[in-house]
Amino acid sequence: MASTTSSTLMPFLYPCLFDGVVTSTVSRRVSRQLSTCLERRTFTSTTCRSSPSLAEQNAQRRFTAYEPVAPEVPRSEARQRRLDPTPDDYARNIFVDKCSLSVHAGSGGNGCVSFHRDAVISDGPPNGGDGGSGGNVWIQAVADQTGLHKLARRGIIKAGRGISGQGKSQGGRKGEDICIQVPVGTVIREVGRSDPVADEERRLQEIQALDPAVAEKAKIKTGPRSNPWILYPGAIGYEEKELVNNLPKPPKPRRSHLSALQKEGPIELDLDKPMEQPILLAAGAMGGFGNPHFATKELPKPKYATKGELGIRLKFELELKLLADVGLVGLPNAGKSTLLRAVSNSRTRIGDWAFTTLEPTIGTVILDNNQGRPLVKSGIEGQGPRTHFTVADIPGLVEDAHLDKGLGLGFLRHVERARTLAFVVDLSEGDPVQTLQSLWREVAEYENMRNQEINEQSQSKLEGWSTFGSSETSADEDLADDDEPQILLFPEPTKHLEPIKISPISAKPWFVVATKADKESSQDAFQKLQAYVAGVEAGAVPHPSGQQNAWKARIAAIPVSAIHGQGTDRIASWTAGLLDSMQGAGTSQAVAESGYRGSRRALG
Ligand SMILES: Nc1nc2c(ncn2[C@@H]2O[C@H](COP(=O)(O)OP(=O)(O)OP(=O)(O)O)[C@@H](O)[C@H]2O)c(=O)[nH]1
Ligand SMILES: [Mg+2]
Repeated sequence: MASTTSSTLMPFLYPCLFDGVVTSTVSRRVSRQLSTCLERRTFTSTTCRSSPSLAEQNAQRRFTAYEPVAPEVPRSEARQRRLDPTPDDYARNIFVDKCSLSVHAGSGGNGCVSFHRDAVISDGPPNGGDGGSGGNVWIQAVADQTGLHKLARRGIIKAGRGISGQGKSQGGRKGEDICIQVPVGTVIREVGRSDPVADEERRLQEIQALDPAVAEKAKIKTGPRSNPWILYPGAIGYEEKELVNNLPKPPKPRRSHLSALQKEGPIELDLDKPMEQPILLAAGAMGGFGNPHFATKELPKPKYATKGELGIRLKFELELKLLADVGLVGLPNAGKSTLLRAVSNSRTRIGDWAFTTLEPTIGTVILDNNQGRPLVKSGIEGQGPRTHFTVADIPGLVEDAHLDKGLGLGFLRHVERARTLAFVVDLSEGDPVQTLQSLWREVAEYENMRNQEINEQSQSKLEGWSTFGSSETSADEDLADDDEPQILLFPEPTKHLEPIKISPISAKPWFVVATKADKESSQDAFQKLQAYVAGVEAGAVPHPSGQQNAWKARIAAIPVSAIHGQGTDRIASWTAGLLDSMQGAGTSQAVAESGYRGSRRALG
């Protein structure tokens, strides 16, 4: 009876649990459990009593208004829904392949001014600890990153500052190191730097070269180390003035031992392989000296210590030279995004209209993880098995894209940055051979344009070359003649970067994915396409790019019905074989065992 009472009162005691507009999933689950439980109880109570109470009627009404539990979807049906989703069922993709990043190495902690004191000695010797050195910044290319969006969002990366020294000769802790992880294929180029230690060294050299009167003026100029001293806080008034007037010559600026590992500027790194060990980008600055460093016979209890050095600051441009292992190239609406969903876990947008995809999306194809993924044995001997590769779904290409039509040059820039290319051709739309040829034409035109651009740039560089005695040199001389020399301590960095060097598109390995093979009359279209591709491979017909040295070692046309997830495993095995053969021809397991040759045999 107690249970019946509680069940009938529950909706009144906890209305929020029974509200039809409960938003939180937890409360929804709880209310669902309660409602099923109550439903059962209501049922038993109605069998006992002919007319339900008002509270039960209310509760009943609420239960009927409550949304029913969705039936469990069978797996194959769920997969079908994944490959043919509603247009609003997609994950937002933030893709950044270019960004600038400021890197600040940690500054050193300050030295400490302190003296030994205990019950017996009231005014003991100096015992101030040294400051800890600043944190270092490292960089490492890792395989499981696909974009630069995280770094682009941060903008500045700062390593930890060294902790200041303390009394009882306690040195400060070192600042925290930072390791920046970037995707494999990232090119890092320095565009500016501000190195306070180098600047100070330069300033001291310049001052030494000046005559004493000017040198005295120059010393007064403000700079990062214009006042390197930490004074004893107890010294005030006259004592402080006395202290300031009798300060010794400041110690020379110092660098940490690790800075020997730092690359000389301007730093330029092409991280095209996953790295086991990170590279040092910016070494942390040294901590300041505690007051025992300045103790002399004449002055056994110095009341000053030095500040830590300031950390180096570098400005970089990061660019992804390699977007993915495979780039999907095709006309708008060809089915590239559906194909990416079929081979990877990507949730890229799919829609039956052109330009559904506006930004590249990177999907990762996991090989052999026993969860319904393609079972492909891949890898180079001695390098461990390949566990995955990445595929870039690139926006659709239209005619005259090389003249910046459609999504134009932006799109082609992404094509250029894929390791291999998969030309996605819709078998149900027009002549597939012509489609393939027009896709190649655009790509080749873009390549020609780029080559021309690079030639023009190198030409202008040659023309801009100035010999000795040019106007630039004379400007420097003018500066040197000036009475009051300008000592710039933080010059504003400016540098114009050239486009990064990328291998020509036509030299990339490629294959054709013939999609929508489930549609009517697609078989004839596929046979035509296959005959053409075989002709290109054999050299019987010219390469569609029109380039002499274009890649045609092994070209496949793979029929696929991405919407039904059919034929996609062959894409995984073929791609793995291609990638293995690029890395070490002949030794690849995949070449020997699965897809690559296998697919060719099956098709050829
Ligand atoms: N019948 C059939 N339809 C497909 C297949 N693959 C894709 N489609 C359909 O083709 C339409 C376009 O597919 P998307 O994957 O969005 O094409 P896309 O190439 O990414 O298009 P853009 O992003 O605009 O360049 C969608 O309606 C898909 O359902 C297939 O294998 N068979
Ligand atoms: Mg798309």
